[in-house]
Amino acid sequence: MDSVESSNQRRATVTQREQWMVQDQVFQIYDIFANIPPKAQNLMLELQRDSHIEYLNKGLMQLSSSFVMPHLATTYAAVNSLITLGGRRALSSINREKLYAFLRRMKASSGAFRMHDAGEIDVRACYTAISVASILNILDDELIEDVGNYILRLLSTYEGGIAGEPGSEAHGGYTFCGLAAMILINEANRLDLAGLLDWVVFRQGVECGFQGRTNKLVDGCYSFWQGSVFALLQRLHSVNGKRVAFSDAEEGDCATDSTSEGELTDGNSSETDETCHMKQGVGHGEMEPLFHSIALQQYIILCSQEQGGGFRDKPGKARDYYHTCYCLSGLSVCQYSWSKDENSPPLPKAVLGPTRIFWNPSILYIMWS
Ligand SMILES: CC(C)=CCC/C(C)=C/CC/C(C)=C/COP(=O)(O)OP(=O)(O)O
Ligand SMILES: [Zn+2]
Repeated sequence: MDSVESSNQRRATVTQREQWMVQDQVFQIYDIFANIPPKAQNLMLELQRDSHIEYLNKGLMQLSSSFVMPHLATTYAAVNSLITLGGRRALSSINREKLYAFLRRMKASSGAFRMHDAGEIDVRACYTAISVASILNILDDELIEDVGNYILRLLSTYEGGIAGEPGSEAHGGYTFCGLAAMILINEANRLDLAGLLDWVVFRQGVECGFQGRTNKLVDGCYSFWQGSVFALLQRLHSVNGKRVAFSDAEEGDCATDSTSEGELTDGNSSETDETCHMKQGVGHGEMEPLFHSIALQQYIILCSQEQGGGFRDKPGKARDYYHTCYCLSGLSVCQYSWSKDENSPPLPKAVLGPTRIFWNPSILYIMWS
């Protein structure tokens, strides 16, 4: 180890050192995996699955230990990973009683949640708590109480998006959390959905990627945080029909500047005959996405993808697991954005490029957890 590397090691936090250790182990596993015959590979996958379950459970056991601080973000990741791994052993390893007690402890007097004991109170905490409770079927009136009122305070009145805390500016990451939490507690109708839609359509930049907030640069990870807001809004609209008020964007209205399949806008184009031509071409079982999904795929694949594998914020930035996960999740949002039925495979016209590789989000979780 050279001196720069060893001084970096000394300065690293415990979490960083643990992450590097896991990363080393993963790379060793991949090396071994690449060199063994297929039958043995299946056996190894089973063994790997067991060790994942054990690892995630160690994390969840922190909920009752005073040694390492339990945290809502890691709880959310661990629970979702265990559910994605699936099977009796993974699912029965989640202690729902202890988890419920932890969630109740994280609930603040305002009705919102804090990320950890004495930690920050914000909409991420509300979403992760509500989402974990909902997926484990332990969501009750006590957990829900006043969450909707808190989220209503986060609507950035002059913009339309949702902020992390009362009084802050609207941001894509927080907007996803706020909208998703409101849907899970069945209170989405209390939001100004037309205002929200109006805010999010203007977050797709001339580069075709999304920015997280007004006047900031586009970044691949917002392909998911902002892209999924469209997905949620459109699902809400098609499920609830007239119950959800989109006064500014009724079906058939032109909300974005769409072009024909695979064609990029120059960022200055306005509504054209072509746009409305495309609307007329929306067939049965299809819905037109309210953002430019083909252009977003272009940003993800051409700008966020690194030649050597993995994804990044933008050219010039380094790839990392966070951006790889959320760029691929954004790609999945794009590819399913034309399908009315979420269980049907993506329509060919929704997928950019000759290779029809569909990114199913549940497979992504397996790949990146
Ligand atoms: C479930 C869960 C844990 C959700 C997290 C959601 C999320 C991504 C929130 C964004 C946080 C934030 C204010 C980033 C701004 O960073 P920046 O100033 O570096 O970036 P920007 O210039 O793009 O705003
Ligand atoms: Zn990012």
